[in-house]
Amino acid sequence: MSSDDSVLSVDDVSVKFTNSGGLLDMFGEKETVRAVDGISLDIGENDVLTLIGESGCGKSTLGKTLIGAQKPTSGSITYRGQDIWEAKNGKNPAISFSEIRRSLQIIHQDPGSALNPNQRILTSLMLPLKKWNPNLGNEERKKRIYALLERVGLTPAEDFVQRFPHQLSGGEKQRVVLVRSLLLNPDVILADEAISALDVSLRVEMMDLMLELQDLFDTSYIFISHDLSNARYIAEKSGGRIAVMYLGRIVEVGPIEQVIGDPQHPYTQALKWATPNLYGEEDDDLPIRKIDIPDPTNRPSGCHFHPRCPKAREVCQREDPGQFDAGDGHGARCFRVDDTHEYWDSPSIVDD
Ligand SMILES: Nc1ncnc2c1ncn2[C@@H]1O[C@H](COP(=O)(O)OP(=O)(O)OP(=O)(O)O)[C@@H](O)[C@H]1O
Repeated sequence: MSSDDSVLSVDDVSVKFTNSGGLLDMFGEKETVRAVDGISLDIGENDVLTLIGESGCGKSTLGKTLIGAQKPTSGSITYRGQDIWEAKNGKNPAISFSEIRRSLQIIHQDPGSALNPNQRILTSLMLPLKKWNPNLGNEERKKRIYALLERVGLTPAEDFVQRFPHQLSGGEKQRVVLVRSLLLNPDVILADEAISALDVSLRVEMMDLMLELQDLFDTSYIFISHDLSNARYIAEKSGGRIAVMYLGRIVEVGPIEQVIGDPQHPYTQALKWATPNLYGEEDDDLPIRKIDIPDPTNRPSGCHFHPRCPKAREVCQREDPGQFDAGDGHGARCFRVDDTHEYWDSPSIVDD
């Protein structure tokens, strides 16, 4: 997909955070975390991308960067070909930043924090519609709100709109937040662990609902999840892509059949192994050398996964593998994808 027909496009984007180094502060030392490291990707119309990876690998930072809520340290991010940060700085007359923010919505893990506890649901839903659709009459606004509430199963809507957030369950609040996003007719919704806090029994229902509404509203989704089973469900049902992140980078990306069915990166293989209902083979050996995640302020040389990788060879310590094309939109940052790479002649570094 070229960036011309993309809704969102990031090109070689990095986000660095510089933290106080605690005791090291006395010596003027700061610690830098590269939360997102040189990522390029596109989100198309009606597209679904699921980001997966361990805690701290940079999923949320990448998601926020994609929707213009986090400024990248370097690289560019465009919405329909327009640079988001130029628009924010008022340097792009072609589009306003507020229009971009309306088009790119976010749903968090904790729906309670997104709703004003002192406002009835009706007020919470009317306010954004008033702001973004000032020409719509009050009755028409209410009609749209009621219809959408009923569509997500909050019936009778007349009852729900009169309630305050504390009078709703977690699942009901999450539906209200989804309705509020959809009322703005967004191009992309970032669902950041949006179903993680729900009871397991409600998760599939919520994922189904979001995907059904996607067709109705022609919206794209970026789903963030640390749970590979949920990520697989979304990617399989939507036919979308799955991207596996490790220490700020996308180490494997592609359609679900390839990434989960035939993972090329040893890290994806380890994630799959650690998700019992995805793992059907009889092999009890943990496909990873060390459990601990490396310090993100001091990432390993070469391939960042090499200290944990059971297949690491010397070349992996010194060279950073770029993305290798595994065919059919599937790519992985691992030398092993290339049958002719010097990796195959390089000595193993895995201890017996
Ligand atoms: N505002 C910030 N200031 C400093 N460091 C940050 C900030 N936000 C994130 N980080 C660091 O950047 C890295 C990536 O964090 P991020 O929240 O994007 O990861 P994540 O994969 O979404 O994790 P989780 O699943 O736990 O939410 C982490 O090392 C985190 O500590």
